[in-house]
Amino acid sequence: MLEIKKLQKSFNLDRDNILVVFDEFNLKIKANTTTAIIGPNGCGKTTLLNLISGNEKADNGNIILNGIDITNEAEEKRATRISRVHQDPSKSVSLNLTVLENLALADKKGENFTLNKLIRKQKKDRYIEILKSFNIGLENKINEKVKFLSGGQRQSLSLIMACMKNPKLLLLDEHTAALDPKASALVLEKTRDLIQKNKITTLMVSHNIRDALRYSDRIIMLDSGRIIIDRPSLNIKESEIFDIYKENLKERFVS
Ligand SMILES: Nc1ncnc2c1ncn2[C@@H]1O[C@H](COP(=O)(O)OP(=O)(O)OP(=O)(O)O)[C@@H](O)[C@H]1O
Repeated sequence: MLEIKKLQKSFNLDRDNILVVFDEFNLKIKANTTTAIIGPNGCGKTTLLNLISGNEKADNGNIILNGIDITNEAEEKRATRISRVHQDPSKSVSLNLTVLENLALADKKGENFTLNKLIRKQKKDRYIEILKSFNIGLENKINEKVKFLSGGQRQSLSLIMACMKNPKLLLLDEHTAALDPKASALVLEKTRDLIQKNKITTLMVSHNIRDALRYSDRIIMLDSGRIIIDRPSLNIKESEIFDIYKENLKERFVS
C-alpha cells in the first residue's frame, strides 16, 4: 500500500558539498502493518518521514500510497491521508488551546471553519467519548489548555488527533522519546491499541530497539540511507540487531 521507488534525496550543505541521504532507495510497506525504522543518528529516518509526509521534496523517484503517486503532492493535501506524531508535542498540538479545541481542529483537518462554531454539544459528546475510550482520564481535562497536561497526556492527545480522521498512513517520529519510561510504555500501549482497532498502516521511527521490536510487525534498520536489516520483528533478537549493526560499521571503516 505504500511503495517507495528509486527515491533520491540530497542536501546542498554549502557551495562545494552535497550530502546524499537517499540514492535509489526502495521500500514496500503492506497495509495494516506496523514497521519500525531504527538506525544511528543521521542515517535518514526523519528525512524519510519528511519525504513521505511532503515536508521535504524528493529529488527523484516515486512515493505511491494506495496506488496514487503522491510524490509531487503538497504537504497539506497529503495530510488528509497521512498523519504524523512528532517527538515535540508543539508540532502536533496547539499548546495554548484546550483539549476540546484541539480535538475540534483535528476533526476539521482539510476543511474551512471558524473555531467557535465548531464545538457544538453533539460534537463535544463525541469527543468526550473518544477521550473516555482512551482510558487515561483526559475526558476530565477537556477545558484545560494542553500546555498544562503531562507529557504522556499530551502525546496521547496528539495520537488521538492524528487518528481521528482515519488516516491511510500514520507516521510516528520518536513520539515517546521525550517521555519518562512509565509514560512512554503507556503511550506505546495506547498507540498499539489505536492502530489495531482502526487498522492503520504505521511507520514508527524509534531509537529504542526493544520498543521497536515489541511494538512492530517488521523492523528495518537504516545506515547511511541504506537498509541493512529488514526482518519480521518476531524473528530477530535485540542482540542480533546490535551484532549486525557493529559488523556493518566495521566493514564501512575497513573498506
Ligand atoms: N534540511 C537539511 N539540510 C541539510 N542537511 C540535512 C537536512 N535535513 C537532514 N539533513 C542531514 O541529512 C542526514 C539525515 O538526517 P535525518 O534527520 O534524516 O537523520 P535521522 O536518522 O533522523 O537522525 P536522528 O536519529 O539524529 O534524528 C543527516 O546527516 C542530517 O544532518
